Amino acid sequence: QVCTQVPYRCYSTPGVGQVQVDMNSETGVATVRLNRPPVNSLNLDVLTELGIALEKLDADRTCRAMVLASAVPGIFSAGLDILEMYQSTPERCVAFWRALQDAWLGLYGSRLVTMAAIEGHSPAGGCLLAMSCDYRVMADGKFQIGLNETRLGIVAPFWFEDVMLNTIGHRETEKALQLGAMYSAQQALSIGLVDKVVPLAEVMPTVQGELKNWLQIPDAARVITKTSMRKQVLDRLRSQKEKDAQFFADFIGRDSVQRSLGAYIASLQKRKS
Ligand SMILES: CCCCC/C=C\C/C=C\C/C=C/C(=O)SCCNC(=O)CCNC(=O)[C@H](O)C(C)(C)COP(=O)(O)OP(=O)(O)OC[C@H]1O[C@@H](n2cnc3c(N)ncnc32)[C@H](O)[C@@H]1OP(=O)(O)O
Repeated sequence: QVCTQVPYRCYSTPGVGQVQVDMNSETGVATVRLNRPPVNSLNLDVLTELGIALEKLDADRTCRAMVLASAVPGIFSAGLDILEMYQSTPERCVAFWRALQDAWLGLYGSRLVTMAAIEGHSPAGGCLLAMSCDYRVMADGKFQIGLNETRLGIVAPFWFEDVMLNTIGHRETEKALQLGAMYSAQQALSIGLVDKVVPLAEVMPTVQGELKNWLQIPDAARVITKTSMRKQVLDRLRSQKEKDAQFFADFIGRDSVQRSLGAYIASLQKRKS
């Protein structure tokens, strides 16, 4: 049970919030859990909640680190909620995209040490969230991670691409994005998409252990270094947020894209029958 004892502080109501934040003020480490069953798909509400949670943690001077995880077994996040992109309105698409931009700017630009505890599948937007952290630990086994957008007939936006480039380099990104490749944890480890692979039960303890190393570094020096490494990519989106949101709404509204998304949704449903 979370949030029942001192020194834990909750920023969300347990069992209600779709983004649960437990702040341990003794260690300075917050755990942020996505909680939108069945697959933590990222809709407008979740992204807005996530953006707000990240902003609050960044402003909390007692907080030094954040672990991004899931409250839903078997899933880190299934990525963007496809239903936000299918048969939606241009206005809703723009609002949805702005919420994604803000959540991502908050995560990639966070002053905190950020670690992803990947205890389940992590396609597309889920992979973006994981890649945007400073360090990734993934559970071994059947779970997969990657930017699979082309398989849906859509295209990973330039800032998804930038983050992947910064994580695994040009050649691997080129293959990964064109193929919409999904990787097992071991494959992801071999190309540097994740930093460590351990059995499921050891993901959280491994993250906690790794955090100790990162928290030994003085915050100011680490933050200046992180900012210097990430500024260019952050500024590229910051300088064209509205254009990017409009471009997304136009692109997603195309008939051909809507047909592809419709077919993909049908294929997801067919898998189950
Ligand atoms: C140059 C121009 C560039 C401009 C930019 C324009 C466009 C790009 C835009 C956006 C980038 C997109 C990013 C994304 O994140 S797209 C989302 C991609 N995600 C996926 O493909 C994941 C699909 N899901 C799965 O593969 C599986 O569900 C799973 C995650 C492996 C889990 O499998 P499991 O067997 O555990 O669950 P189910 O498959 O039974 O799913 C349960 C339930 O959830 C529904 N669902 C799954 N994923 C999503 C999702 N992402 N969004 C909405 N709904 C989802 C699934 O259909 C089931 O629903 P049901 O009603 O049948 O119970």
